[in-house]
Amino acid sequence: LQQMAKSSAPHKPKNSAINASRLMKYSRARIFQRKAAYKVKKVKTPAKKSAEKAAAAAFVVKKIGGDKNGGERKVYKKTPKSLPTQVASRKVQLRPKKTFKKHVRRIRSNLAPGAVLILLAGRHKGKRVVLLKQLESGLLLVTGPRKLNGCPLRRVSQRYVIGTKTRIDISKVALPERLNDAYFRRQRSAKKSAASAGGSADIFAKSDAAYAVSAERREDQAAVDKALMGAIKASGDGPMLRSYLRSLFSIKSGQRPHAMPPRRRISGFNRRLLAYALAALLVFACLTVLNLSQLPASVANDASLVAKHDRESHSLGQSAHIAWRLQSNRLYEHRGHEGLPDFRPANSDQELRIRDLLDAGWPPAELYATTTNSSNFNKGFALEAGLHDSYVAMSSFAANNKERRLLPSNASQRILSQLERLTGQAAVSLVSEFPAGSQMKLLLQLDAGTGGASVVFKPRVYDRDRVMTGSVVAGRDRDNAEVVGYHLGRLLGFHRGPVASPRLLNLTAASLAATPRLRETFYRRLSDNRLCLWGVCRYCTGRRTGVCAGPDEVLEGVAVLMLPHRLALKRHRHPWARNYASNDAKAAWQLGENPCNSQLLSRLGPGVLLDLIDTSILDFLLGNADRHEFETAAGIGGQQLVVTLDNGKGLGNPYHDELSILAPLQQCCRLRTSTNSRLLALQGLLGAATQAALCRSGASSLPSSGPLLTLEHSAALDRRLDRVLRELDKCNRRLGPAAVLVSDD
Ligand SMILES: Nc1ncnc2c1ncn2[C@@H]1O[C@H](COP(=O)(O)OP(=O)(O)OP(=O)(O)O)[C@@H](O)[C@H]1O
Ligand SMILES: [Mn+2]
Repeated sequence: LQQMAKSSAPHKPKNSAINASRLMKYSRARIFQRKAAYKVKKVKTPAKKSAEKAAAAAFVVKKIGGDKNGGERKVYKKTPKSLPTQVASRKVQLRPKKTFKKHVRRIRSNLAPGAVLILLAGRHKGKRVVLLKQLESGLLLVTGPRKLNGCPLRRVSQRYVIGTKTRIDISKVALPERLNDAYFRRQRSAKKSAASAGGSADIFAKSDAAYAVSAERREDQAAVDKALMGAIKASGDGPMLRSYLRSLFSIKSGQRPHAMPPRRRISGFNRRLLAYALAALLVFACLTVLNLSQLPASVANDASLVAKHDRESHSLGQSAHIAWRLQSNRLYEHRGHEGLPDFRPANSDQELRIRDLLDAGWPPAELYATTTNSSNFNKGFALEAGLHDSYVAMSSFAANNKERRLLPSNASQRILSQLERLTGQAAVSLVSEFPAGSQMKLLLQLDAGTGGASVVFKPRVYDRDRVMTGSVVAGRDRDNAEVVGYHLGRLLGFHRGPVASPRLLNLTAASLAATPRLRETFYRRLSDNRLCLWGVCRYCTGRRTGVCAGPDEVLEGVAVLMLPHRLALKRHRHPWARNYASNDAKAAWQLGENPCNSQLLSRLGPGVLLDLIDTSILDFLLGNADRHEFETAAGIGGQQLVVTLDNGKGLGNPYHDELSILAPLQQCCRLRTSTNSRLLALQGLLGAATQAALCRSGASSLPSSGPLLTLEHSAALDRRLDRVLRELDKCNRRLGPAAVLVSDD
């Protein structure tokens, strides 16, 4: 029994792996010892090969004639000179061979029979031809028709054509059966075929027969041309189509092939083109009347016909392509407007008050007009010619005016909206580093059509709900603070900041349009292969400081319109600047000094001090404690007005109100009456009114990263406005309102 139990005990392996690795506890040599394998006798297996067989393989026996020759002889086989070193592997065919014959022939969807194509290669390039059908080989069968532009029945690869939208109904055009690939195969010359056939061709013979069109081709061409001309006539647009097919396709400088389909709007270019066309037709008509018509047909037809027929949807040329890719309105379409729902005021009373506040001249019905609908959105996008020029003129006019604004108070909402759209959406032609300041910015040169406008682009670095803690100037710039600052400034009636709009930047296209120095800072993030850049600036120190585009290669941020050079900005140290040397160190104004009557301020005049107090209110509302310097624009008679550039450090912490920002108001106790009345009017609805203003400009619903002004920041605006009014009350009680409030003129 014991014996049985022993034999049924499970076999325990002698070797095992070290903690689940593939490394074994004992080596092979050690196991050889432990198994006592050396005791096992090796058994030699006998060779199975039969001697007979081996011998047979070694020689052959041949019969030998003659009596004394032994009758037969063993002829040993020669051993080969070299032996194979490897067993020849059999080739495995994994999938059936795909011969050209078996290739799938695909055709671009817009290349239907009857379509008018533009040939891009070959002897007939530039001509417009009619597509008849696709042949077995995949090549397209086209013809001019020959009668119109000299292009005969021909085969062409679809790679070398642009399809237009123009179609001719060719269902009644019967094509001869024999029009197949063999028909068009190149004919070998008689000389060559004779030589290759091994015949006794005379190699010195001169008879290199010139190519002659065969009779059958003539016949077919005539038949197809006749039928096709009939189809053109039957289309009801005969004369136009005929001269269209006769004319050559061409692109003039400044004309973008991709912009040819006028999508939903007539671009400035197409409008100009139509004007030229009308002028050309007029001249043509006059000449005809005067019987002086020597003009070639193409002059008159080209412009008008291009406008009517060429709806080419293919882009050519890289620079044009870049401009197209950068056109943000397309990016918005691409993103599908997944932004915010529109702002709705809490009650009708609030709504009425907001409406009163927003600038006059704005149709109330449009106040909350939906901006999420793309067709609405594109409506009126066409930039007014000279918009930017008038902006430059208006701003310098306004600065010279006693109004002390960057745009006159009567500037229409329409112009402002267009400027906002231009800033946020006009196509970009060049992307370069921005020389001033310390944070990463890009200078985007806008399309020439905008009259030389350029914008400063600040990328989005943080999520919208990020709360900045620590120092009051902690963190990098917030792009949304620029947009909110611009609208808030307008609501408060200042309008001394440049127009700012949210903007989407396609980084792939931007890298192509970037200056070499900037381009060097583009890279792909290793973790997710996103396209990023770190830019050129004081704080730009490599990938650590880079910003990355989203999965669609689009970088979000804000565009701030560059102020015109004509404003001749001057930079001054801010009298209420903080001490940046250390967190605790206090500046002189925090230690009892009062800068209200400082030398700088008395030199710049009383207007500048009042501007700075206005600005401090704006900054307190936004929570921007970083106004270390300020800029002034030259106004009338050497007067300066303060410009509010750089609100980037606003919207940091919605739960903290940094009262020290209000120091100019607290210490000087002065305020413009206009600002005072605006503040009173906005009490209790500043957050809502700012949301409405953002909404009205379409700014709040565009980027997909969430609202530009979060609910927390919106609430902070109202809370802080109350605080400003309380501080003002203190001044009034101390000095009396007559001493505090300063009339505007
Ligand atoms: N829209 C604009 N129009 C004209 N000049 C501008 C504009 N934006 C910026 N600048 C110029 O560039 C300078 C730097 O811009 P900005 O203050 O926004 O950069 P920053 O990196 O925040 O600088 P800092 O670190 O000093 O705060 C401005 O002081 C101004 O002179
Ligand atoms: Mn800054």
